[in-house]
Amino acid sequence: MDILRAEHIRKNFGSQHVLTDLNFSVSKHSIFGLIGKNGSGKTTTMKMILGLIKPTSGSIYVCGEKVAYGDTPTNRHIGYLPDVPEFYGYMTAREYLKLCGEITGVRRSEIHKRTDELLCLVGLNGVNRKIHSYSRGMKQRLGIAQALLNEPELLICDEVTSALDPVGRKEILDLLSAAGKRATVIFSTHILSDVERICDQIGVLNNGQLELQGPLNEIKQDYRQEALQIETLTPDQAPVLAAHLKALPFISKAEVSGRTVNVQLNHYEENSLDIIRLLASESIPILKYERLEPTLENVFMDVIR
Ligand SMILES: Nc1ncnc2c1ncn2[C@@H]1O[C@H](COP(=O)(O)OP(=O)(O)OP(=O)(O)O)[C@@H](O)[C@H]1O
Repeated sequence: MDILRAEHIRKNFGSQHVLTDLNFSVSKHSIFGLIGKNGSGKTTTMKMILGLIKPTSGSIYVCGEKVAYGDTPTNRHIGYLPDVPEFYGYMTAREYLKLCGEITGVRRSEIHKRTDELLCLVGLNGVNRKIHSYSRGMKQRLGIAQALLNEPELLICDEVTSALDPVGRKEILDLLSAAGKRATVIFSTHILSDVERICDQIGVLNNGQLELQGPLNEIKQDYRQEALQIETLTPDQAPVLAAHLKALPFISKAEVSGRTVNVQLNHYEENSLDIIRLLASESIPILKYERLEPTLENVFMDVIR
């Protein structure tokens, strides 16, 4: 079942056409990475899902219900985590979650249970300090607890790792992976390595549309380049190897960078043994021989080019 569906979304801000024809769906239990350059319309898309911005045309459905701008019953299905969440700094995390539960109508007995469970999940259960003394990473972890308090079907995370250091980012990514077992997650970012770590589905936003979407591992395989990296023992051997490689009919490129030769070939399975034979016959010692795995960065650069 699709938790989220966007159909033919256009969004203009005055004469600026930010989204021209956005279509995508997010199926239950996936962690969907919405990626795009700065200004490609990720936050605008998130805000439209939340009913905070009106699409110029088109429709969005959350759990099968149409999102209506400004009137947001569909938000009962959604937990939202912004890039920099705001809290009442004079409260403790427990007090704050209790307040959120009361405001949103969670039963009193449930508030206590869920608060305990979520504070444990985000690693803030023993912390009795006021929120104003929290680090950014701690605030983001509290934001996740708050976003999950109403047991949402869909967790929307907009650029939530962008302002964090590597340790804080890892903590949040681990938590979002864990949150993916409770809710479907849509995660917007331009940090591609974060997407590779936790997302199973991706959509690449470019020129006002999702130009590419689907399972991350399938997309990476489709974009697989037949490429190798060979590191020679000494720098003077690299140009010698490159010259030999260029003479082979199935090598399309052999570029030298220090002691490394970056090679592009037609078919890895068919041709790799010939390269190894060449290394042996020319007596070129190597330190490393690696078939390059496709990365999301290759895919992304190819799509937005
Ligand atoms: N309320 C608004 N009024 C006018 N223009 C806007 C408004 N909100 C966004 N825009 C413009 O729409 C475009 C897309 O903005 P958006 O914030 O959705 O991009 P983004 O992909 O989230 O970018 P970033 O990665 O930098 O956060 C930008 O050019 C932005 O200036």
